Amino acid sequence: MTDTLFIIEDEALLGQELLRHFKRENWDATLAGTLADAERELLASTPQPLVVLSDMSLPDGSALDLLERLREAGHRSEWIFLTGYGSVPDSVRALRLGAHEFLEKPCPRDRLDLVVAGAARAARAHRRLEREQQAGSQRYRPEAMLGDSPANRQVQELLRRLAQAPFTSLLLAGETGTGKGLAARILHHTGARSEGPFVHLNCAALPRELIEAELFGHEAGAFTGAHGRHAGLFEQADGGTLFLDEIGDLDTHLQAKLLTAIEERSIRRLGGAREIRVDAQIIAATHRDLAACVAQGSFRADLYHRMSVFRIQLPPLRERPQDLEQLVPAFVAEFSAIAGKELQRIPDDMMAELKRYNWPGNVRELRNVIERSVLLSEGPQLSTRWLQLCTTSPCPIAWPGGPMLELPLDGSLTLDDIERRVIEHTLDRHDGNLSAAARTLGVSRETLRYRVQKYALQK
Ligand SMILES: Nc1ncnc2c1ncn2[C@@H]1O[C@H](COP(=O)(O)OP(=O)(O)OP(=O)(O)O)[C@@H](O)[C@H]1O
Repeated sequence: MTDTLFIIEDEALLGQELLRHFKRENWDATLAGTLADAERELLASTPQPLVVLSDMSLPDGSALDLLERLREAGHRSEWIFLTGYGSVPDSVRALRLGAHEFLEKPCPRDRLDLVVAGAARAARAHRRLEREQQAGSQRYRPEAMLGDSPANRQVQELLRRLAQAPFTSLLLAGETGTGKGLAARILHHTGARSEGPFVHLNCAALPRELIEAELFGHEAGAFTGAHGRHAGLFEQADGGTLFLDEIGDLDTHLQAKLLTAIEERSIRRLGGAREIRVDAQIIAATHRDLAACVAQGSFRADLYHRMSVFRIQLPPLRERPQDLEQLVPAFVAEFSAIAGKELQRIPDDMMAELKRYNWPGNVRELRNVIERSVLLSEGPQLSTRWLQLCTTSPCPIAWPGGPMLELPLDGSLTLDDIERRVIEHTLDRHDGNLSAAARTLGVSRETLRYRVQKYALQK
């Protein structure tokens, strides 16, 4: 699609010259000679032009007044002002109204082309962000948390209420796959900060030093490898939400820094001397029992109390089998559409089997099971054959070319416990050789070393 440019210029010769030039450059360009014409045409144009290039003073008034009225009417085009006698107060007002640039006449053509191209890029980026935000707010409503059980309806109600509360920090607790990530997005997209960014960090995925630099940013030369300055995730989330997943895995030194950042609403980059104010709401999630972590000394009590002022506990799926009646058809419809199939009938015996199962991986596991069943089923009805639910306990995990590792999947082990045991067995099998164990597990030596430290497996 050709990009649209709207020119407002009362000097007829200059106006025609600009129009011809930008049409030659492949712009879909339009010219108006007065503010009244420009206002009428701009208000009627859909979509709005990407860029407006306007003279400042026209015979029927100041283009700044027009820009102000259009902004109030929701116009988002990028504006560039061209003026013969721009004054400082004008340029200040233009920038305050969100104008892209303020150029003095005569402006060399190549400079003008560069500025117009920059404004078009900025306009496209804004529009993409707006589209994503709109899609997010349609997709992430509290009703997206499917399920008709009293427990799930209570979660939906809490999400609805808390999204309207101006909280600075909130804790989402629940086993893996219960929907903590989904709940965080719902809180963001239905809350007052939905126009701001949603920034996500998984605290279990990175080593401590990297997390610190990621969260707080750094100045050039703050540590070996810190070549330039870097705005951390706190700064990137300014005006929006910072979602800290697996906060229970955050090291205690960083827990203290996080608490200070939440309480003082400011951070200091690594190697920086300046306090930077940040206005972001923090949503943290954990599958751990944080109160027990406080008792064991691995989680700071002060951060725990701060985070738990607002708290949502997501119940495990096995405690709300009624929710399967909404979840299963929704996932069947989703994966059927992706696979181009028309599966509708969910046999009663299949639903009964799904309700009997205890879902250690919760809704994520259900999604995966339904995806497999949809992809492998033939005909209009789903087949129980492909459910392959592991109803024996313990559940055997195939050991490549060797004995089996047996793990109870009855809810007594968390995902971390399972990971710990798998790593422990693999290390034993390789007589403690880290490189060999990393090869067997298909991860880098660094990743395995980090996990070994995390689970204190080093002898
Ligand atoms: N009630 C629900 N309705 C619809 N989809 C759900 C629901 N709960 C979870 N899901 C979906 O299940 C998947 C897993 O959920 P999510 O990632 O939010 O879980 P989680 O609790 O954050 O897991 P983890 O602790 O492992 O990060 C996602 O695709 C999510 O959209």
